[in-house]
Amino acid sequence: MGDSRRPPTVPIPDVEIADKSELYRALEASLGSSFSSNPLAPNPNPLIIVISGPSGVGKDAVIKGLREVREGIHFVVTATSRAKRPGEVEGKDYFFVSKEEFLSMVERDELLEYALVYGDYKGIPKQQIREFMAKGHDIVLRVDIQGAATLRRILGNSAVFIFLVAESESALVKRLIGRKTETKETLLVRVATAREEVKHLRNFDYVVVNAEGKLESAVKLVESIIDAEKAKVWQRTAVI
Ligand SMILES: Nc1ncnc2c1ncn2[C@@H]1O[C@H](COP(=O)(O)OP(=O)(O)OP(=O)(O)O)[C@@H](O)[C@H]1O
Repeated sequence: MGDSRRPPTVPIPDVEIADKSELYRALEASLGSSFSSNPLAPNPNPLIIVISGPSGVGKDAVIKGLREVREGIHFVVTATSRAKRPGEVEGKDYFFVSKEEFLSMVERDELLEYALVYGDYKGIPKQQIREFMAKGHDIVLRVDIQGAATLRRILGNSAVFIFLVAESESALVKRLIGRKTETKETLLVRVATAREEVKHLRNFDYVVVNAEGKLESAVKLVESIIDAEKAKVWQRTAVI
């Protein structure tokens, strides 16, 4: 008794003598259907990548580097009630708003997450994320450790969490001093906080060392993480 599911036997020409297209067609005929040119890998989902780490570790520097080497990523512009630092640009570095404006955004539920950081509010506008994910862009969020913990509670495993660290505590302190944006009081708070923050590493998916003079390697590693996430069979699916 023959197997009824099997296609009718079609002679397949000898590989040594048949031309390629003849062989290809014979294989199709033998299998009973033509070969599809559709991609075998499904389109990867847009990713939400959360980049966090202690103050002064180089979050902005890594993000700037990533922006230069990779397309298709939307870097979310955070809203903040803090004063603009010299050189910062409205709508590029942050959306600078008053405390009152910020609180009304909170009331209208327009922020995915927000926090009071060193006396200033910082928050992530939801609309920006929705808009760019709908266009198929990946999303990068830059948050402090407290923000990352809140986002983990909100997004769970639907986002990728990357923790940036310096190669040592001493290197971090030197970098922060070198940036010359801090007063002695804020410097002390930031350094003391950083010491505590390293303990939160376990809440993250990946750790990336941003070593002195090795910014490029840190950016490369973040890119590799994104590439690996894109190749995952079981993709993360974030809904905002
Ligand atoms: N790999 C590196 N090697 C040397 N200097 C670096 C490196 N990465 C960042 N820096 C410098 O360290 C300082 C702090 O970096 P950056 O402002 O990016 O930190 P941050 O994590 O965004 O800080 P904050 O959370 O306080 O805004 C900057 O002056 C930056 O140019």
